[in-house]
Amino acid sequence: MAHVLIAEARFYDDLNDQLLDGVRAAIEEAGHSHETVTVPGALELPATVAMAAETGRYDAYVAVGVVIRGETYHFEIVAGESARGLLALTMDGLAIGNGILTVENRDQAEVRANPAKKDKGGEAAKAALALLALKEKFAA
Ligand SMILES: Nc1c(NC[C@H](O)[C@H](O)[C@H](O)CO)[nH]c(=O)[nH]c1=O
Ligand SMILES: CC(=O)[C@@H](O)COP(=O)(O)O
Repeated sequence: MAHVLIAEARFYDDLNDQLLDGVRAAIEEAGHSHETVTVPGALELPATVAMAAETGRYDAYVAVGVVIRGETYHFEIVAGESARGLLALTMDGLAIGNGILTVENRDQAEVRANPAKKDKGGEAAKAALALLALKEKFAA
């Protein structure tokens, strides 16, 4: 059984709750355990995963958050840099699923957060577990 860290950036409570429902359902359906930590925003997620990886306690990671475009360039920074940071960690060999929604408006976020609709949380969890399975295959 793998132990998965769910790292959530809690910027929109209702949307995160739905994303987390999808993440947890996917992990539990696959027979694994999980725990969740919370940070303020998506820009904190790469560092959160990096710090967690240092502990050696986790087999895989799912990063969850919601970034909705506002009036300024900040969307590009938050959306782009959180993704870049997570991808850099993945390229270092961590099994990470990126469940950070980067969307134009709340309607788009709601459809993607909802486990009964696009279930991007569950999708990210499955991606992390797929990478973990690949790591185990290559290590065998
Ligand atoms: N606007 C959103 C943010 N912004 C906050 C940053 O992620 C970060 O916490 C801050 O810059 C301090 O380092 N975060 C989200 O997750 N979603 C947003 O829509
Ligand atoms: C994604 C963001 O950073 C955004 O929510 C911030 O809004 P604004 O660009 O209007 O300050």
